[in-house]
Amino acid sequence: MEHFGDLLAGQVQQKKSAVCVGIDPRWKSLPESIRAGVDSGDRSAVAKATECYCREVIDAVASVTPVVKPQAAFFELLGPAGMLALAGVIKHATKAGVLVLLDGKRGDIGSTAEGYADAYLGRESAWGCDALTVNPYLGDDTLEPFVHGAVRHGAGIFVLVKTSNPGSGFLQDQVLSGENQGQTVFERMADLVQSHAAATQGTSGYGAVGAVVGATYPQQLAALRQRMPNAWILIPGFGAQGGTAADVAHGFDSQGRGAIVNSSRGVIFAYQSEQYKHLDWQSAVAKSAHDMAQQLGEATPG
Ligand SMILES: O=C(O)c1cc(=O)[nH]c(=O)n1[C@@H]1O[C@H](COP(=O)(O)O)[C@@H](O)[C@H]1O
Repeated sequence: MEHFGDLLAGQVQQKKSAVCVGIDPRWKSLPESIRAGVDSGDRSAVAKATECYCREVIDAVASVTPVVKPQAAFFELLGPAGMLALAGVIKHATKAGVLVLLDGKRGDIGSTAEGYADAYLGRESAWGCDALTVNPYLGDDTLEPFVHGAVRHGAGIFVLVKTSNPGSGFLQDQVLSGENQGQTVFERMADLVQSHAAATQGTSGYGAVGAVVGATYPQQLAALRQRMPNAWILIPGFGAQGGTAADVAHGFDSQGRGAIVNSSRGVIFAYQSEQYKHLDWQSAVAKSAHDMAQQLGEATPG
């Protein structure tokens, strides 16, 4: 069985790109040609068209993206037909040679977490994902089943540490007292992630357990890179949320490894931007992913 940390390292090296394309298919933003003739009140028809669009997005970016991150929310809102579409998208990406990191932000008491882990993690699981985003703020006992599930199934997890949203400081930046006096909540979480990452590391030096740190907090990102030397970092918040290549540069190690940078709207809806308006929609998507890879390559060390 492949080791997730090594598999991701190999993919990033092969594609020469740290781009993670986020698949967040908001119906109203899909190209006119995809929406034409589809009754927006018919969830089943919308789900089918959405799947078709996502497959084309994957084909457009497959050569330049080691991993895609489908956002479960936009499939769930289409009901059961949306879940079938999500399954189709996962299979399509896998066939195209792109790793699938499902953004489900799962987290629950230990016994339920085990159910989520077995449902999503690994190519042999019901959903067949290579990795899953996990919300750890229920406590360390709720993270363990995901860690064990990842190792058992040759998959990975990305644990929320410092999220990109404006309100992430409400809890995550709080300073602890007692045994961990002076540490912030997100630093304590980072230490937990690092311990799991070190315990699960493969030959690349990176573990099956990674962290999520927003591009919108570049100083914290730089500090967290040092604090979690064995953890892959998924960096969302690039593009639409304001994060730049310079902001994410310190999320990489000194050899330019160890991080993937997600952009969803900025890539999959690139045809809406002035810069790419002259291109057909698939070419706009492909070009924006390619440009992002280039920007990251220029800004990263190594
Ligand atoms: O786990 C995530 O991917 C995530 C964590 C975080 O801190 N911030 C964040 O934006 N995300 C997700 O990353 C994607 C960002 O989308 P864009 O802002 O369109 O690039 C969305 O699917 C978010 O749910």
